[in-house]
Amino acid sequence: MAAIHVRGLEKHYGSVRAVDGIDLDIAHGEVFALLGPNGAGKSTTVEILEGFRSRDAGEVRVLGVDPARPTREWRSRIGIVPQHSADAAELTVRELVRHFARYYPRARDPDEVIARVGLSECAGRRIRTLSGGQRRRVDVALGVIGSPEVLFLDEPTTGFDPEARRRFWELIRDLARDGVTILLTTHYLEEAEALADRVAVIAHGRIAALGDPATLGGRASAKARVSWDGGSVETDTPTKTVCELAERFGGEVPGLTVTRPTLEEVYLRLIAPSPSPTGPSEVR
Ligand SMILES: Nc1ncnc2c1ncn2[C@@H]1O[C@H](COP(=O)(O)OP(=O)(O)OP(=O)(O)O)[C@@H](O)[C@H]1O
Repeated sequence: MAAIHVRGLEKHYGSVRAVDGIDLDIAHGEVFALLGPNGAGKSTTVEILEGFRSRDAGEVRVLGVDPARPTREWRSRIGIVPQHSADAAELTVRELVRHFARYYPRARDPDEVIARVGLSECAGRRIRTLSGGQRRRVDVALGVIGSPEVLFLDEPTTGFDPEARRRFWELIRDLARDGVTILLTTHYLEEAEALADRVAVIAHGRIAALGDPATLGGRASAKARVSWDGGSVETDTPTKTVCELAERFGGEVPGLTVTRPTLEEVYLRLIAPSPSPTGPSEVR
């Protein structure tokens, strides 16, 4: 069975259909990213899978267990980095991470985890003295301290500087190599592209597209745009176009670029107001 199995998931708040019929299967060891605009239903979905929110309809299994009936043993196999973290302002980083380690039967070494999130130099500092990005790294440390089999990360790198984000990506890749199943939400499309085996774009509580980030929404087969100083064409044969331009210019083509649609362009098209007539699509 998949590590995460979701069928027909629904969650309503009054007349708001926050989650409106989501199906997902995430394999063991897969890194899966949920993308979507503010209010699309990502956090609601993730919190239901974590066992922190009830659902109105649908079937959910995480490591074979219904999160609506969590057991202590199941909790110890799940790691969570919530969107909003609890405050433990007066503890030091090392005290807090050690404290959390005691809750887990297979906890990792706290100092090793602190090093992995790049906080060794801050280990003796109180949480309240840390910057926003440093606090977020503490949240990530607490999410992985218990050696989870499934790790949920809700916008984990918000507030990270570029170097910290790259370091976080390395940590996620290492965890994935160790076989950890990872479900993350993010607003950074380059993060989804760098990390995820598959992404789902959620809009209005539904999956608008699901697939490999390299091919999502027909990216790989889309026409290339060849641009140069003085012109631009869309073509299926960019190499031929570049050869013709090189001949025309007698060598170097000034200002030459060849591009295909970025994940961001595809994403913006997918979440645009007019609904796609074909509905959800799996693009591999
Ligand atoms: N406790 C609640 N009570 C009422 N409405 C809620 C509640 N939680 C979420 N909602 C609504 O459900 C919808 C989905 O919210 P959710 O937080 O899941 O979106 P999201 O995709 O995670 O957004 P963001 O990117 O801003 O985090 C929104 O319209 C939100 O206002």
